[in-house]
Amino acid sequence: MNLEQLGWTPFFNESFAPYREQGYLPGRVAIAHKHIYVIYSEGGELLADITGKMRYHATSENDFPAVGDWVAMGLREGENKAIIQAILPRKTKFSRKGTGVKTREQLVATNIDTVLLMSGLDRDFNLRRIERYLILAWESGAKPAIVLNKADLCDRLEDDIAEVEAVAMGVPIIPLSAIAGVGLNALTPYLQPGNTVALLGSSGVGKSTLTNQLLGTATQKVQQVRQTDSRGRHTTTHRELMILPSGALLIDTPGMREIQTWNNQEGLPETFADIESLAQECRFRDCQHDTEPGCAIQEAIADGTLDFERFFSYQKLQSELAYLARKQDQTAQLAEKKRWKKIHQQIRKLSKG
Ligand SMILES: Nc1nc2c(ncn2[C@@H]2O[C@H](COP(=O)(O)OP(=O)(O)OP(=O)(O)O)[C@@H](O)[C@H]2O)c(=O)[nH]1
Ligand SMILES: [Zn+2]
Repeated sequence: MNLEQLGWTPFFNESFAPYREQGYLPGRVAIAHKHIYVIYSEGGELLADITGKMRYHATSENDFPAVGDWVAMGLREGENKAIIQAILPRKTKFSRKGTGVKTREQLVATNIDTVLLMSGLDRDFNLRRIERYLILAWESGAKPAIVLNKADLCDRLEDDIAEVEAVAMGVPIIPLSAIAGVGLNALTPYLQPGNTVALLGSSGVGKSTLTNQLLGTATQKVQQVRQTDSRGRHTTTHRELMILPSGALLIDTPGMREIQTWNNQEGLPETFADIESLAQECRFRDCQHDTEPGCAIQEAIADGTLDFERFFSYQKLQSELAYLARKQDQTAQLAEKKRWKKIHQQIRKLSKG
């Protein structure tokens, strides 16, 4: 992999100059989770930490690397592990705000050039939703394009397109059928080498189907990258920053999908029963399974009985669920606030009368 293939541009090259002088290397974040990172670099794929200094000075999620970020990193001697020293300035930033009174910003992905807003031309067709997605896209700084999928199911294509044109304000509109592979050529301008794209759209609009078409692996739900882990076994792992055969980079983080995907917490303990029961054996009840002594999970990873990738994925899902729970909490607080406002109004009315 060379840097251009990963999306490197003069914009990043310029801000990297002082770090190059200090002997650091550039890399791009492919997975970010709980301050452990998978980085793509000229030398291949690396696992990375951030410096203690960075952790100490961080005041919000913005101060931590996110998927898509370019970072300056130092290599740990004799190890296949890097230390992230700095995050290069972001060209674009995709974040989400919850629905609550004052939900803190959640950074989803960065340095996306094009956001493909996907809508279905079936019953899912909804102009208000397209508008909301357009707002998100514009806020991010990325250029949007509207993909109208499932054209094969639509018998009023012209009319639907005209309706979308009315809200699109000049944003390109691309009707296609992901499943049939029809109309995909119109995406070519956005799938140029080094261009970073992301798909945004509700559950069921066909993001996975289109992703698979673009990857050329129709049978897989997500791209699986084969690799050999440190113990020499083959593992398949999901990458959130993918290099498409066209040379474009596709960002697909759960964060971009979670609104619709994770609306209940019930599945997690069942899905990860092994980890849940290991956690019962940790010395501390509030063990974060990080550097605590007597952590059963770290021990299981060390002796090979628990796959690191599996734990990684568990933690990721857990933090997403926690995020949603917080958001729902805030929505509840807002409702409560409204209720009290009403009660106060009534009291005021009564006391006047
Ligand atoms: N008729 C038709 N069906 C499609 C098309 N694209 C996708 N589908 C179907 O729509 C359903 C949902 O597609 P997915 O690709 O899983 O949708 P998604 O956006 O990835 O959904 P989430 O993973 O829940 O976010 C599947 O049954 C697909 O086969 C299309 O162009 N035409
Ligand atoms: Zn533990």
